[in-house]
Amino acid sequence: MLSGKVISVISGKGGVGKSTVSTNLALSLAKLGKSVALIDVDIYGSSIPNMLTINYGPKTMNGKIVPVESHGVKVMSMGFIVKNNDPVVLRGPMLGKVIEQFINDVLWGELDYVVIDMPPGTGDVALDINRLIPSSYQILVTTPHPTASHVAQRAGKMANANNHQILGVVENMAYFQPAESEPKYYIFGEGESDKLADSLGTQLIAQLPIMAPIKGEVEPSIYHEGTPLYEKYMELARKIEELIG
Ligand SMILES: Nc1ncnc2c1ncn2[C@@H]1O[C@H](COP(=O)(O)OP(=O)(O)OP(=O)(O)O)[C@@H](O)[C@H]1O
Repeated sequence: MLSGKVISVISGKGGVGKSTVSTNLALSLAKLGKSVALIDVDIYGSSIPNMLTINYGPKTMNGKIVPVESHGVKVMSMGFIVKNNDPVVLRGPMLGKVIEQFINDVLWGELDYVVIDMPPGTGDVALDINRLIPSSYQILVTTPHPTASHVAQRAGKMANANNHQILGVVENMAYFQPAESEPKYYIFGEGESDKLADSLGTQLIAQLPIMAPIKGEVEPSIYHEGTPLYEKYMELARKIEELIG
């Protein structure tokens, strides 16, 4: 069974950086000394094993699953079930069973936080998670582009309607800043995420810059110490600790 506070990372559109945020947030919470699980139920776009360069699956013990550990975080992913990057061909009810297994049949141990990387949008998996975890904290990831925030609003409304508490909006790819001493360029515009947060009765809790993955980096989506995004993710983790303890 799962213990700890559940933080579901949701988005309206795909490709806004939800998995990147989930992964880096989980790692930052672990850096604060918390016991953290990262569950990737982004069925069709599962990318967390790749982001963490995990190329082996979980083991079993007495019929239970032992999660894979990476950067001090316990990880379960749809990507462990699907081999060779094959397409997922499971239908809704089967997906529900897999998610149920992730929650009930994994030896999670005592946890402080469970970060769930949700699929984008408001489909079957979101409904399954709502059924299995009826109340959670949610973080809504969007980009500043008006189309992204428009679609994000639907996901936010679904969270509000289902007894989840939206902790806040994370605006990813908010701006580009060539160096710390230089100006910020708001490439996709400004102000949309504030409006989105307002309309959902929540707040903007982070603005994350565009930062290209470092070429040749083993884990290109993990922002390491010394980079501006590492600091931003640590700030976000501290903010979440402040908000929910
Ligand atoms: N702040 C950022 N700066 C630069 N690139 C980023 C940033 N955040 C995410 N990316 C890149 O954008 C792409 C999409 O990110 P990611 O896979 O996290 O999105 P997603 O919302 O989870 O997508 P999906 O629809 O597959 O669930 C990835 O290539 C990722 O490395």
